[in-house]
Amino acid sequence: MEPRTDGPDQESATDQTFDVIVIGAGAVGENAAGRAAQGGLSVAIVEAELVGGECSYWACMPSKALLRSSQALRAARGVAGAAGAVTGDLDVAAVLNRRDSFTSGWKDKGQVDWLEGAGIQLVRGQGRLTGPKQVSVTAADGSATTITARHAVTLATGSAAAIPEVPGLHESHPWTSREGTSAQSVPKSLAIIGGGVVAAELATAYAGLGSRVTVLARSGLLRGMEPFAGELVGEALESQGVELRLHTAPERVTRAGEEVRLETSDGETLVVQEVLVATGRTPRTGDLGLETVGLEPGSWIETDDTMQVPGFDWLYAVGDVTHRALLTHQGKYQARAAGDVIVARARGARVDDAPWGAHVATADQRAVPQVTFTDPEVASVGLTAAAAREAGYEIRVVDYELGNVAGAALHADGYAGKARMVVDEQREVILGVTFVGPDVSELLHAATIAVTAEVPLDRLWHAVPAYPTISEIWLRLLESYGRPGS
Ligand SMILES: Cc1cc2nc3c(=O)[nH]c(=O)nc-3n(C[C@H](O)[C@H](O)[C@H](O)COP(=O)(O)OP(=O)(O)OC[C@H]3O[C@@H](n4cnc5c(N)ncnc54)[C@H](O)[C@@H]3O)c2cc1C
Ligand SMILES: NC(=O)c1ccc[n+]([C@@H]2O[C@H](COP(=O)([O-])OP(=O)(O)OC[C@H]3O[C@@H](n4cnc5c(N)ncnc54)[C@H](O)[C@@H]3O)[C@@H](O)[C@H]2O)c1
Repeated sequence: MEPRTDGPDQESATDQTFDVIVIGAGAVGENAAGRAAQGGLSVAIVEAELVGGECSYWACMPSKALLRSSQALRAARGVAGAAGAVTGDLDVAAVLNRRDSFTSGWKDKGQVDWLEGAGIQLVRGQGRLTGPKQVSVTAADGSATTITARHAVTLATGSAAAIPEVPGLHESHPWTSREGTSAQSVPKSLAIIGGGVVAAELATAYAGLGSRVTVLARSGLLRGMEPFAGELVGEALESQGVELRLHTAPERVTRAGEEVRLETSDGETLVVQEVLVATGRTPRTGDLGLETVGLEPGSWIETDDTMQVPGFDWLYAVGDVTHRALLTHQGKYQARAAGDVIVARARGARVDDAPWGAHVATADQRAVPQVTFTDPEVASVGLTAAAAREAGYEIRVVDYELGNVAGAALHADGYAGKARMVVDEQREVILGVTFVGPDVSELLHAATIAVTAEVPLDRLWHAVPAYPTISEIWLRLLESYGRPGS
């Protein structure tokens, strides 16, 4: 069937039909809508809060803005000649102002303008499926609209902070990443529950802003990454004044006035001004009408690699809500695949769903890049050594101290860091790379290309890193591995 290109059908004042309906206008939903609109389909996007979603207002952007100024200050203090020129302390008010500018003061006009420019119809309100291809939207004033999709409904409703069942925690009104990224003042003391990426980044941010931070992590830091990542970040956090209580969990939490008391599993009591929960995410599917199409409310949405929900020819899901990789860039990558495949299927065109095809998100399984913006940063892509072994690969692990690279030594006095390359011994290609060190984030894309393209190691020897850059780590890793065929 040819897709409609002439906009929505006006069936009544409120009820309209579109080729595609996207529920959730976070970064991922916007991309899914954008690709479908570029393909000539009429598209409506439903948003209950701010167009731009978590990443723009309460996650990636504000957290990175809170981190950047103290990172720049530490960097200047780490180079003789520059260090002496740093005579003052961090200007906390200016940091918070700069953060506010990155969230546009929590106003979404810029993103709404983008939707308009892209020809996408915004429908504000809570979207709920009411049956196949049908979505009811309840606006803030309680009025309801029903919209219908000709071809596809794409769920892009994201995730919210999960609050663990600790006695008294809920009643103590803990901060989540939302308050942690949007606070207008810095608490004197902050306890962070969790040892993952949010905990590590926000501990770095608030320690930099002058808060006395304690991290309570029931296991080590940054589990799931190469073990040295958590170790190096943990050492750095301690040197930045953070108290780390690993293998410790809160057992009871009480708020009394300006104080929060946490009784912990090691028998201690911690008293702080605020407590922040960073214990993972829960899908925003509890109030999405999933039961009307036979799916379980409150569950993550499973998809195939074209982002289609198994058993449905019209239902897709992208981004955090799929639990494939809870990262903005990876969700947007899924959205490009989903938007394009919806257009292809609507046109009856060929669907390219073989691994690494145009209409699949193959990299979700093989090459997910992630940067943890602690100081030092952790930049990783692909499999860790443990994950590669578990997947049955015969591997060789090559480690190298980043501080021994000339470019790194020039970059900061006493530069310390580590790199690891995980090689598939049978094919002599790289399965995974991890860098931990100051400013390693910009090294990551080269690794992502090497892993995604499965560049043979003997060809990588011809990719010569410029001297003296930190990228010479690539040459050192290859030399440590040995030249294939020589
Ligand atoms: C503190 C923090 C820092 C992070 N930093 C990074 C980072 O640096 N880099 C990175 O890649 N990732 C980062 N992430 C992860 C990133 O924020 C998410 O992966 C990303 O926001 C997911 O995008 P999404 O569009 O799938 O969901 P969301 O951004 O959550 O958007 C979903 C949208 O759907 C709307 N919605 C939900 N239900 C409905 C409904 N029923 N009807 C209508 N609208 C609805 C919501 O209001 C929201 O706007 C961070 C996360 C956190 C918590
Ligand atoms: N820079 C980035 O790319 C970035 C930054 C922040 C968040 N994110 C994404 O957001 C997602 C969520 O981050 P997160 O740190 O909240 O989750 P996470 O899954 O990374 O870490 C959760 C932590 O909470 C702990 N935990 C879980 N349940 C607990 C409980 N009941 N009691 C005590 N501890 C408990 C876990 O042991 C773990 O240490 C991540 O998957 C990440 O991909 C990315």
